[in-house]
Amino acid sequence: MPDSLPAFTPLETERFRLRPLRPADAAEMHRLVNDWEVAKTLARVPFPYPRDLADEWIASTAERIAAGEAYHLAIARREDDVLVGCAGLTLDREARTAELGYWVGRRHWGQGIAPEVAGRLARWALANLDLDRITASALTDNARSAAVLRRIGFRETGEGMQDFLSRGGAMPVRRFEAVRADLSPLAAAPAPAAPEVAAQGKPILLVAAVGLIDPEGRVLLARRPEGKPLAGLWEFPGGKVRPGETPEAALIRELREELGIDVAEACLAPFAFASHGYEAFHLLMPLYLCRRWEGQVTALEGQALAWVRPQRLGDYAMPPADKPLVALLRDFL
Ligand SMILES: Nc1nc2c([nH]c(=O)n2[C@@H]2O[C@H](COP(=O)(O)OP(=O)(O)OP(=O)(O)O)[C@@H](O)[C@H]2O)c(=O)[nH]1
Repeated sequence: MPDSLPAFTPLETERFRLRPLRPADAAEMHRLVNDWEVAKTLARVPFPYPRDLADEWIASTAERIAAGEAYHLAIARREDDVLVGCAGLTLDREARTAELGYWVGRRHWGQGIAPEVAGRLARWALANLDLDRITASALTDNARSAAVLRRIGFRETGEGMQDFLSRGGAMPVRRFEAVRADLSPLAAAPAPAAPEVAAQGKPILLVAAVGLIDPEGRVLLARRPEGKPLAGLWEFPGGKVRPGETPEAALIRELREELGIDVAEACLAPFAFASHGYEAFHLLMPLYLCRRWEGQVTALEGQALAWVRPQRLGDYAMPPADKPLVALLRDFL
């Protein structure tokens, strides 16, 4: 791989790999996209598509990945790395949104490629980039693309007009968007491990969490990894209390499993609690504070960690249940 390729760990799905485009992809990319049936559905693709543009576009995607501005990736078959299309996200960092786009070469249609890779890219983005929302649009006459977006969890938000280079003007489109709750299949129903108690028809989920505080007075936040409900949000370390466990025992177990540290029960000081109604369950979450532990804090589950000054906690997107806790912590520390 040439040195100039951006550092991006490819995203894998069952059959495909989303990886940075390489200069060597240009010829095949050009062959696939220089097809009216493909180009006519894409807003930013001219038709005919000049061969040189494929080289220029690929070079620009590397720069934009390196700058964290956009992630336009090759969709390659895992078995033989054959390029079958492209999928990408263009970020608007200020608005904390990104626009999703994708296309698949005509010879590869009919295999369910778009939902497989676009869903993966959108879920990855919400879990790993500082985004709250992903938007997408599909030409009003492109029922296939609208169906893909719906299938991966996008909701239709309205209609509008958008310029299409290939059509030489503005065309009617349907607009779609997705937030975390739309894309996380588990979000609706985490199985409560604690004994269920019905509250307004919802089970109560007991979760123990801790504000670990370092000698400089900073609090540890962990980012929920892709695949979990609310992926990408920052939270206090902790987890569900299992049947037969006390909240303290659950926390000691979770801290060992997730962060590789040992905490004595006597070092867990009860501080506050969250009581919050999510759609599928009611969360009851005691929050402890802890300033002493043994071992080095290590992200054993690959989660991102951040030591945050109390005044900066507001800069981190956290689950709604945590908002009152953050305010209390800021006042207390
Ligand atoms: N640990 C933790 N969980 C929180 C916080 N805020 C909050 O709403 N939660 C919610 O509490 C629940 C914790 O469940 P979890 O899935 O992390 O529990 P776990 O570690 O046992 O996960 P697992 O069942 O995948 O092993 C999730 O629904 C999560 O969204 C928080 O600050 N810390």
